[in-house]
Amino acid sequence: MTVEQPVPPQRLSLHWGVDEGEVEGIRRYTHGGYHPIQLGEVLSTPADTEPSNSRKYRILSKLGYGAFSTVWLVSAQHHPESRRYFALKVCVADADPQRELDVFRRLPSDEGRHVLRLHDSFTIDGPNGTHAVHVFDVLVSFDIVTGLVRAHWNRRELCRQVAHGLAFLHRHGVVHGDLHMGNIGVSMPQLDEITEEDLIDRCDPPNCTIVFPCQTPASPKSLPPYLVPPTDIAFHLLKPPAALHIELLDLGSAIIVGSSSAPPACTPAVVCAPEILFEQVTTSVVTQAATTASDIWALACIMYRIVFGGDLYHWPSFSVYYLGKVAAVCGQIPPSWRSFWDSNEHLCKLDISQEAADQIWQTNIDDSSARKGCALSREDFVIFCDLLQRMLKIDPSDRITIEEVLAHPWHTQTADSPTR
Ligand SMILES: Nc1ncnc2c1ncn2[C@@H]1O[C@H](COP(=O)(O)OP(=O)(O)OP(=O)(O)O)[C@@H](O)[C@H]1O
Repeated sequence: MTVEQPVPPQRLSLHWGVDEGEVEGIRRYTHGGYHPIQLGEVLSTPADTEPSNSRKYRILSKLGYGAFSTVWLVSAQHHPESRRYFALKVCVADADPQRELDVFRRLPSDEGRHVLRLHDSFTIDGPNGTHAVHVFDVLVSFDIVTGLVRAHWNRRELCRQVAHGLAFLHRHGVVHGDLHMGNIGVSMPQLDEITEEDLIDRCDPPNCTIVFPCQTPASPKSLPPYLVPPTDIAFHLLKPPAALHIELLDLGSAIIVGSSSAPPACTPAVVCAPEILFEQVTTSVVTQAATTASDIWALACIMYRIVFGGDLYHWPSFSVYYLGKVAAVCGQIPPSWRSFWDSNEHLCKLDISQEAADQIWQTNIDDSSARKGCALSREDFVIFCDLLQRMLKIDPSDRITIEEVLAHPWHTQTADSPTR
């Protein structure tokens, strides 16, 4: 008789597969990785917490996952009368729990701030190690909300809130480092008006995938019994608030300015500043850290999307073609790029000049102001594009600061009326 050897997680496969991207990979449920979690389970502060200070959170559904965590909708069992719901982020065991906490500790708890608040933090032990757990307000992805609340859409005001969020971070010496549309959320105070039973009733049962490994796992306890897809709780915004409150989330890649241990920048291509893009394209790695200037670049790309409704750069990827498009919009090539540029057969043929860049911006202004039913005037678009051009400088030292962004006429003028 042959005995089957247990298979390590990196080689496990499941009998019933799932759509790539919808749920986290089963292979990350290993030592140092994700913590296996079940719906209905209660996560508590460590046993040695003073009883009067112990906190318990019941897992209700999944909100999302990232490279470093799974994030769950929970109800706080320690003060059930106020029916407080939170987003509970359970980090991979290998994550450095201190970095994100250090960032949050620098931030004062100003009312009305446009950056997610950390309410609680503790650790839990599990089969895959010790995991940092962070407890935040529940936000809905801005991208999802835009479809539901377009009637309440005030582009200038939304840009202002995102910029205020970034200003709050920069003022307290923090670089966001991973600013993109997916890390912008809308707060949902109305969630707390719903009872737990009602909330569960309103959610469709999640389409979970049973974890039935094709091979015998080396460490069965490391695996969850099933994988849960994220629940879309945006439908609770059926009656959207008159004014949206935007908050920046995911400070997992944030850096304290001047820190000697800043990790390499990890922003997605669509919002990646040219200095980082150039390093990635020419060397296939990024060694430099994100900066306040690279945050400004990302903010400009986000504001472009909010105002124009599409991305500044289409089909972005870390390639010479994208590098060419970035330089074309800026109208410049930094001297340090010159030898690479001239030796590349695609790049050396491009028309990179201020005149060509001005033409791109002019076309944007003409096309947008010609659109029917737009609450913004041609003059508004001219002012907005002037701001973007000051933020989208190819040389990071030429980009304006966040305080200058907020002082620009685009932000100091009164808000536009909502569009339909
Ligand atoms: N406060 C929140 N409210 C609702 N959903 C959230 C919240 N925080 C995170 N999420 C969801 O969980 C996902 C992962 O969260 P986050 O980006 O913080 O994790 P991460 O592991 O640091 O990921 P990344 O790979 O982006 O660095 C988010 O994309 C979002 O869908």
